[in-house]
This record gives sequence, structure tokens and C-alpha cells, in this order.
Amino acid sequence: MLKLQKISTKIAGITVLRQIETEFKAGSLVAVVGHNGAGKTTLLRAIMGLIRLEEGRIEFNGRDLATVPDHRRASMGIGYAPEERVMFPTFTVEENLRLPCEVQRMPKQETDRRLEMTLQVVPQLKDMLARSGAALSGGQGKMAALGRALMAGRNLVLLDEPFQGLAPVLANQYAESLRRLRDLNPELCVIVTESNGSLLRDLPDTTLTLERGELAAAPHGASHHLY
Ligand SMILES: Nc1ncnc2c1ncn2[C@@H]1O[C@H](COP(=O)(O)OP(=O)(O)OP(=O)(O)O)[C@@H](O)[C@H]1O
Repeated sequence: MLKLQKISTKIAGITVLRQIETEFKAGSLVAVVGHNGAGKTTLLRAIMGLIRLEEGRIEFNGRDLATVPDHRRASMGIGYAPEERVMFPTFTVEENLRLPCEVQRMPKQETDRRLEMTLQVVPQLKDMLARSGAALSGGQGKMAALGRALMAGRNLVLLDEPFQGLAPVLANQYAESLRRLRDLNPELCVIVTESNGSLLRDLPDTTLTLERGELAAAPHGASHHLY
């Protein structure tokens, strides 16, 4: 479904990702772990088209993503929850959730159906729907960001360090949400980054390790493990 073919990127003249070559399959949950500054955020931003590739190619369901402008990637069914807070403060949480679907002119019926699925996966959002996007705590904001990524992410969901800074109770709820998400969407591919891989519990099917912008080698057929 998603193939990275020797992709490299530079930021301010410095190579941040070097020749990343890997494939993500439908129905898998893949962890990308690595120390701070290893390039995890940059990898997700490259997939979203928010950073230019220096070399290489990203293929999504057979299509070269270079031909798809960043603002059209959500309409390909790619949802993204960046690490930083992304709620629009002047909109309610429900408006924030519906936004990615409205931007891509999804029919209202389908948007309603996706909202229903999202609330099934993240039930805590039900009580927040009418609140302002500005009135959420850090943890609630993470749940809402997950919800918003799920609204757009029919095929692929990218979550950047979602467990970072979550209190243990909320981290358990977040992990439960990811399990429900997979049960309800068996074909969905989910990529989750974390600096501390143990926060991801037993969720990942595969763990890739980024070290200074490069994928660490792993024994053939085995998962990559850093810790
Ligand atoms: N806007 C920027 N300007 C300069 N350097 C940057 C910028 N963004 C990222 N970098 C550098 O690129 C490298 C990779 O950063 P990136 O944010 O992708 O790492 P990360 O693995 O997500 O780290 P963290 O866990 O701290 O979020 C780092 O060395 C960082 O300093």
C-alpha cells in the first residue's frame, strides 16, 4: 500500500532522512521508534508531502505521491495527527473533526458515518463534541487529534508520538482506541512513531528503528528493535 523507495530529505542543508527504503502493508500497525532527532516527525511529514524529497519516491496504492499535492493527500484516505496541538480554537471539537471530510467535499452522509465510527473508536470524544477546540487539556487534545486523523484516514493513519506526555490512564485508553480501530478497520494501515518504544505495549505488528535518519538493519524477516 505505501512504499518508500530510497527517500532522502534535507532540512537547512543537513540530511535528515537518508535512503529510507521500506514498505507498509494494509492491515498492519507499524511502530517507528528512534531517539529524539532521529527523523521520525520528518518521515511522517515527508509522507504527507509537507517536506520536499531530495531523492527517492513514495508510492501509495501504486501512485507516485509526488503527483499529489499535500492538500489532496487527505482525500486519498490519509489521516495525520501531528505531535503538536492542531485543533482550531474557534471551532467546536465536532467542527474540528468534520473539517478534513468537508475540505475534501465528502458527502454529508459519509462524513456522519465516519464520525460515528470515530466516536465508537474514541468514545471519550462524545462528551467533548460541543466544546471549543481551545478548551481541551493536553491529553484531551491528543484524543481529539486522533479522532481527526481517523475522520480522514480511510486507508492510512499517521500518528506522531501520541503516547508522549499522556497520563497512564489516558495512555491505556488511547491503546484501547487503537485496538478498536483495527478491529473495525481490518484493512487500515497505521504508522505510529515513539521515542520510547515500550509505550506502545504489544500494539505493533512490526517495529522499525530510525537512527540518525537511517533505518537500522534488522535480521531478515524479523522486526527491528532498538531497546
Ligand atoms: N525546522 C527545522 N530546522 C532545522 N532543523 C530541523 C528542523 N526540523 C527538524 N530538524 C532537524 O532534523 C532532525 C530530525 O528531526 P525530527 O523532528 O524529524 O526528529 P524526531 O525523531 O521526530 O525527534 P523528536 O522525537 O524530538 O520529535 C533533527 O536533527 C532536527 O534537529
